[in-house]
Amino acid sequence: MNQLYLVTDSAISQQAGHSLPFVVAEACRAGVRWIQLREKQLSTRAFIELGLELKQITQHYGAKLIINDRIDVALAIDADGVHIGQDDMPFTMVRSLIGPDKLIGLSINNEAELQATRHWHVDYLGIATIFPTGTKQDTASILGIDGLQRICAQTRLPAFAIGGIKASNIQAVMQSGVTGVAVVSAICGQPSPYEASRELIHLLSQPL
Ligand SMILES: Cc1ncc(COP(=O)(O)OP(=O)(O)O)c(N)n1
Ligand SMILES: Cc1ncsc1CCOP(=O)(O)O
Ligand SMILES: [Mg+2]
Repeated sequence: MNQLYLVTDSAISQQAGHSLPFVVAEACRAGVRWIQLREKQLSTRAFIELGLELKQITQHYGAKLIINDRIDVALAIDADGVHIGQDDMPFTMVRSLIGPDKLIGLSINNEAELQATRHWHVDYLGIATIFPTGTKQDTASILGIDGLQRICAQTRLPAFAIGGIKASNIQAVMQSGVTGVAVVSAICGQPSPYEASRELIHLLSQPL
């Protein structure tokens, strides 16, 4: 399975003329198998409704649906898992609420945060922020390829790099030893989310 991970953004999708379900369906049709529903402004009711709509799409394609931040929403729609960061609910609380079988992705921004994960049952890491990005305002400092390499060398957990990743830099990112890459604007913000996803998957399939 290719290791391209789509993190969604309704506003960026709309600016490019797409609804979010369209973006997710096109990405899945192109072969993306990790989808994260990330919404910062939606009401709980709208979040659940959108989550259920996306779940139908992801199930159709055999893709995973991960919910950003909201453990309650993930439980309510029986998603495949949740993604949390350093300012979200503490990891051990999330694990006890969501149970041993659901996936938990954890963002780390530096080596100290990686060390803290040692005794936890983390399913994958999101390593942020690799390059400057306009998509998220409250990012931690930029790791660059060097910082990413240092973190990858210290963990055997599956890890997705995120932040400013696009076709022109995806291969340099993969050479850092990361398992996969997560993108927002490189799919949501493109004229054709299908073609953009195909191109990224093609680049991921090339020898390093
Ligand atoms: C795959 C992936 N990696 C990192 C993040 C960032 O999570 P977090 O630090 O909690 O920030 P927000 O996304 O909640 O703004 C992510 N969402 N996905
Ligand atoms: C959610 C998130 N976490 C760290 S950077 C980021 C946004 C990445 O967006 P883009 O792929 O458009 O740079
Ligand atoms: Mg978060």
